[in-house]
Amino acid sequence: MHGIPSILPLKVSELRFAVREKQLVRGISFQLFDESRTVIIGPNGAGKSLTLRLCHGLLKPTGGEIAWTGPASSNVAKRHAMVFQRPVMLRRTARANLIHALSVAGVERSERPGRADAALAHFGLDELAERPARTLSGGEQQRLAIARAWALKPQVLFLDEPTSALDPAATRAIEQMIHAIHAEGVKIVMTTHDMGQARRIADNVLFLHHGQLLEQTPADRFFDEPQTEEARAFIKGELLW
Ligand SMILES: Nc1ncnc2c1ncn2[C@@H]1O[C@H](COP(=O)(O)OP(=O)(O)OP(=O)(O)O)[C@@H](O)[C@H]1O
Repeated sequence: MHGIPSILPLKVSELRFAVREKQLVRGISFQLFDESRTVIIGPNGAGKSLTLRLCHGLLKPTGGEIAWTGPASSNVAKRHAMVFQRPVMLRRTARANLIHALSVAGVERSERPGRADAALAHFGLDELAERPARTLSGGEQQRLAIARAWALKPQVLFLDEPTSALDPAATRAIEQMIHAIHAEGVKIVMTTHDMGQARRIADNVLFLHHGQLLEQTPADRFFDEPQTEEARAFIKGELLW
């Protein structure tokens, strides 16, 4: 989003999320400044998805603060989009799913078809346009979900384990899309528990364990010189939850 006023930095302070007294996110603080790719990693149940959902505004924190503090921070809701582990598609064509998302986002009716077609073309999905979205393969649906998010022109794209249900070929296609979107200047914030994927994508890493942020560091440093026992064990594949 070169040249467009930014909603970043995102400042997360002492973020907490509890359900029935159970502390699931325990006072996490971090800041996202720029368009580098931030990967949130950690074992199952670490709080990765919850952290992403809190930042995207799908959940309300039970404590702490999430503040978008950039010059364009007055209308942030339309500037960040999210892709989920399992895409939700309506019972209509791929193209109609894109048009619907644009409608929900408040895009003018006259602009929707052109923006939907541009998104399909941008990612080489034209041939899927008239297929019922729910009959597409898991990999095709996820590519469509990313194209749908891209069509909203976000400055920040949250992706929650976008390839965890996919085979290696589909995973590669999704990673290529993520690289392409990042190359256009979109900030990527993604969760994964796949270390190989984290190494391929991350510029910087947030490492979570049991709802706490144990490390926040450039990716090279995280993989070469992890600072905590937990991160060392996780990198070796020995820390499972
Ligand atoms: N609404 C909820 N009510 C109760 N517990 C919840 C709720 N949502 C999440 N949790 C619990 O909070 C913990 C963190 O969940 P979260 O989905 O953020 O983990 P994660 O790090 O993304 O794990 P995974 O890699 O398995 O997806 C888990 O133990 C989960 O069961």
